[in-house]
Amino acid sequence: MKTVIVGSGSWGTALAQVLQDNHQDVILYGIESSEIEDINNNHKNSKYFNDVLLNPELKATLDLTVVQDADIVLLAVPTIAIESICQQIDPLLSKKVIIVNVSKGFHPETNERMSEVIRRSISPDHLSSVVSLIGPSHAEEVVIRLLTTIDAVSLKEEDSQTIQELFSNQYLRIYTGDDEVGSELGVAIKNVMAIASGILSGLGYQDNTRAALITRGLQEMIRYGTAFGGKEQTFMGLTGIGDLIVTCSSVHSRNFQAGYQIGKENTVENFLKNNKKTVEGVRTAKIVHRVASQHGIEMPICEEVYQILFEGKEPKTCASDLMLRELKREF
Ligand SMILES: NC(=O)C1=CN([C@@H]2O[C@H](COP(=O)(O)OP(=O)(O)OC[C@H]3O[C@@H](n4cnc5c(N)ncnc54)[C@H](OP(=O)(O)O)[C@@H]3O)[C@@H](O)[C@H]2O)C=CC1
Ligand SMILES: O=C(CO)COP(=O)(O)O
Repeated sequence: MKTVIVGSGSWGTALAQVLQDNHQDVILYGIESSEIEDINNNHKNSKYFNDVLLNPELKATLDLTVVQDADIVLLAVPTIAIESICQQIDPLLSKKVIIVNVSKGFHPETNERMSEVIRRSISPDHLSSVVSLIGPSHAEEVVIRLLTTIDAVSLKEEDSQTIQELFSNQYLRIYTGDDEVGSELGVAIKNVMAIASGILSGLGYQDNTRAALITRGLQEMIRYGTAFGGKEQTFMGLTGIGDLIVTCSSVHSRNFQAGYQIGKENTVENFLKNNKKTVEGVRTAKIVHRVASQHGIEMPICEEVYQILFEGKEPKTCASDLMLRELKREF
C-alpha cells in the first residue's frame, strides 16, 4: 500500500516518520523547497523540530503527482487549506483511495466538519472513505517516539482498521471508532478550551482553575457535540477528554501558547498582529459562536474566548464574568 502525506509541517512530518518506521511505502509532499531539501538531504525538518534527526529513509517531494498511484492520501494541512488541496488532488487520483484527515476544526465559511468537506470535494469514484486520525498527540512528542494513543474514526470500519494497522507500532497505538460527528467536534472545540487555558495561565491562575476549565469545558463540548448527533461516550475518550487534557496542559500546544500570550498581555492585539503559527482555535471560536447562537447552545467559556479574540473584551474581565454567572447545580 502506498501512502502520500500531504503537508510537510509538524504533524505531517511526524506521521510520515511513523510509517517509515513501520517500513511502509510512504512519501511526504510539501510546498516549501527548503523543508523538502532539509528532509531529503539532512534528515531534519529544522523549521519545526530543532535538533531531531528523522528516520533517514524518509523521502519528501515537491511534486503532487505522487498521489497518482496512491492507495492512501493523508492530509496534514491546516483546516483552511483542506478544500483547495482536495480540489488539486482529485483530478490526479486514478482509483478509490482512503483519505485520512488529521486536521482539527471547521471549514471557515460553511462550518462543515473536515470529513464533510473532504466528501464534498473528492469525487465518489476516487473515495473509498474518509478516516479521521485524531486524538491527544503533539507532533513534538511523536517525532521523538514518545508513547501516544489516538483514534482512527470512520463510517467504514474496514478502512479505519486499515489505518489502525498501518500506523500502530511500539510507540503509537491506534484505536478505531465510528462516531465521526462526536470525535471531530471534540477535537475541534478543545482548541478553543486550550486558548482559554493559556489565557488563564497568562493571567496567573493555576491548577484549581485549569481543573475547573477542563471539567466545565468538557460539559460544553458534550452539549455542542450531542446537539449535532455525537455520542456522549465519545467525549470521555481520546478525541474528547484525552485531547482536551493534552492541549489545555501542554507547552507544546500552539493554542495554549496563543492564549498564554493574550492572558499575559491582557489583550489580543499583539497576538493577532504577529502570529504566523497554525492556531486552529481562533477560527473555531468564531464558528462555535456563530453556530451555538443559531442553535441556542449554551457555551459560556467558548463565548468569552470569542469575545476576547473578536470583540476586544479584556481577558481579566472575561474570567471574572464567568465566575459571577448565575449560580446553579453542576448537573
Ligand atoms: N502539530 C500537531 O501536533 C498536531 C496538529 N494537528 C492538526 O493538523 C493540522 C495541520 O497542522 P500542523 O501540521 O501542526 O501545522 P503546521 O503549521 O506545522 O504545518 C502545516 C503545513 O501545511 C502546509 N500547507 C499549508 N497550506 C498548504 C497547501 N495548500 N498545500 C500544501 N501544503 C500546505 C504548510 O506549508 P507552509 O508552512 O509553507 O505554509 C505547512 O508545511 C491542523 O489542523 C492541526 O490542528 C493535529 C494533531 C497534532
Ligand atoms: O491537536 C494537538 C494535540 O493533540 C495540537 O495542538 P496545537 O494545535 O494547539 O499545537
